Amino acid sequence: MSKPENVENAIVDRERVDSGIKTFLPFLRPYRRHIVLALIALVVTAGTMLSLGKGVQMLIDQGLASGSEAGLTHALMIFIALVFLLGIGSFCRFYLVSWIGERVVADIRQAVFAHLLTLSPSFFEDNSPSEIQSRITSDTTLLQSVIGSSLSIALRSSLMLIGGILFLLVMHFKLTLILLTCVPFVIVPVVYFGRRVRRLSRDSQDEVANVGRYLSQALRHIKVVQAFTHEKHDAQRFSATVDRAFNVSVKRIQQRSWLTLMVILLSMSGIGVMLWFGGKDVISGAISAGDLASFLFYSIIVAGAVGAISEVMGELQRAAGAAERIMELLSAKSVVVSGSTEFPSQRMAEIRQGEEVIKFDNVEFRYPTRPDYAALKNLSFSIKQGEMLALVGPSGAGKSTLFELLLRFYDPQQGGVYLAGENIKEYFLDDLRQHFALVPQETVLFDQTVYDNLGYANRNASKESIQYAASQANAHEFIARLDKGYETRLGEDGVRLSGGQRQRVAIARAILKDAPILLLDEATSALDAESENKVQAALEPLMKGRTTLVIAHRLATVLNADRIVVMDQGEIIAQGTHVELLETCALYKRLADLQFNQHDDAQSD
Ligand SMILES: Nc1ncnc2c1ncn2[C@@H]1O[C@H](COP(=O)(O)OP(=O)(O)OP(=O)(O)O)[C@@H](O)[C@H]1O
Repeated sequence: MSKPENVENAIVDRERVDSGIKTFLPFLRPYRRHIVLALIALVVTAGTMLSLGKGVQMLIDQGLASGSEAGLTHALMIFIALVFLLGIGSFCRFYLVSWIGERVVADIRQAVFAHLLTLSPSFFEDNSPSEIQSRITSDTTLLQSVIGSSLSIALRSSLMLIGGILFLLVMHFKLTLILLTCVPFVIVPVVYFGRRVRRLSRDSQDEVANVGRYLSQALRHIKVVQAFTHEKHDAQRFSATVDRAFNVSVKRIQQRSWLTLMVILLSMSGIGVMLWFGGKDVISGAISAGDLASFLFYSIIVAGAVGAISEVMGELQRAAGAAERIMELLSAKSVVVSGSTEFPSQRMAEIRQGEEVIKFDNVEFRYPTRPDYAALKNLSFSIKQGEMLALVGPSGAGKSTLFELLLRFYDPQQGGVYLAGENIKEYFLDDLRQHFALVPQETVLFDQTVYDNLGYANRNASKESIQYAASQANAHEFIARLDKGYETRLGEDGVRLSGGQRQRVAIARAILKDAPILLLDEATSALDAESENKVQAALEPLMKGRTTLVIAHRLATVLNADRIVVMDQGEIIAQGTHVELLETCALYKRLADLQFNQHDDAQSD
């Protein structure tokens, strides 16, 4: 079994995020062979392109100027051969570089998602899921275009630049110097504007993520939007968000446009000056017309290379911004650290009925997003093997929080939670969680088939055992009535099922998980009286012999419990049986009275 890697404090540590594309080197390493081949193709194409200048010179001096037709044919043959080589080299370069771009981005997406799944829930309270989604999709797409094209353009242009300058130097030293004095004038604005583009790119990607976040929230909760007739208001707020993104993009575009303008003006002016000097040399007979033509050819190549580099520099800077945002995700640390001890399943099985199995020892807990409010305090109690313990208390008392600590979604700041005699922090996280079957307050369903949704609890479950679990949870009948039965897709968030039906699916999942400890969070609250009775009947054999914690508001559950723990404002204020608590706990009596009355009212309806 693969164990989650050990992770430590701090959620996102921006300081440690190493900016730039170099952080992605580990993702490139597996494709060294492809990279070497792409580089060879790159060198071949750049070399061929550079040789074309010589071809032009031959064409003019040996073919045209000498008036020899054989010379012309010969020069043209060489030219065509070079063009062929250029074509094939470009084909290989494009294919290989694009392949590497696609592959690396696919790997990055997989790595980021796999890493995110190991982070504790508090990370997602601080970082909105839709913003993360935008990083995984749009930022990686940007990276892909950069790795897949801009980077290759930058490399090719650099080669052309160096090669072109070398050719020029050999051909005509004086003219080359004139050309090269222009280079710093081009480089300075490239660096200056490039930096600004990079900062603005990051802002612009952040704004795009905001647009995505707003959109997904409104569409996910479309019924609430429409029920509160909020459409116009939401549309206006969305427009404001989109406009902010637009404004940031415009600033970025302005910087890039300036960059392009400067580069074209400066490099072309350089060529103009050089042509003037070169033209004078041809007139005086110091160099041939072919020399000047090929010199011009190389100058254009050099200028084109500088232009291309400055163009893609902006892209590379944008990608560095995107890379930073993705790196932040990859380097995010979970606040919950997995232990390194195998869960003692044997010891767990040997714990006899009535012996202590779970213990909360002087626990105090504050949610990371609400550090001044203790959701649980001075909390000490234990649960015995096979016991059915009901947790009762007003809304916000901290009942669900107890479950969250047991599953180690969070760790208490003080005290400890013990399972089978050991602090649960010591166990491997996935080992620990495998020992609990949770029926949460809100059933989460995925846009998959009923089979997939039920099988989520146990990937090895056969179709027969899934159907059996569904019938035990009183869910088989309504599933069979769906248009494709168990093969029906449930829609995003299971929108095709009623609240009660979803809860029964959740119970069937818990049945399938077959874990030794059951955590039921108001498991039957959305059921009508008849379904509830059936589900209760199904739960009973499941709970038999199993340690069960039930967060209960329903009378039936509380009456069946071996013990009831009453909580209020994060503390245990009383425990005992129903009859005992009626005598000793005023809060419990009040809650029970309310339930009795409701129950009576319901019966008399
Ligand atoms: N993720 C969270 N971040 C910050 N505070 C939270 C979070 N979840 C719960 N709380 C707060 O912790 C307290 C206990 O919440 P909890 O959900 O455990 O109560 P509960 O007893 O289960 O209530 P209910 O019966 O309404 O489900 C509440 O005051 C709640 O506002």
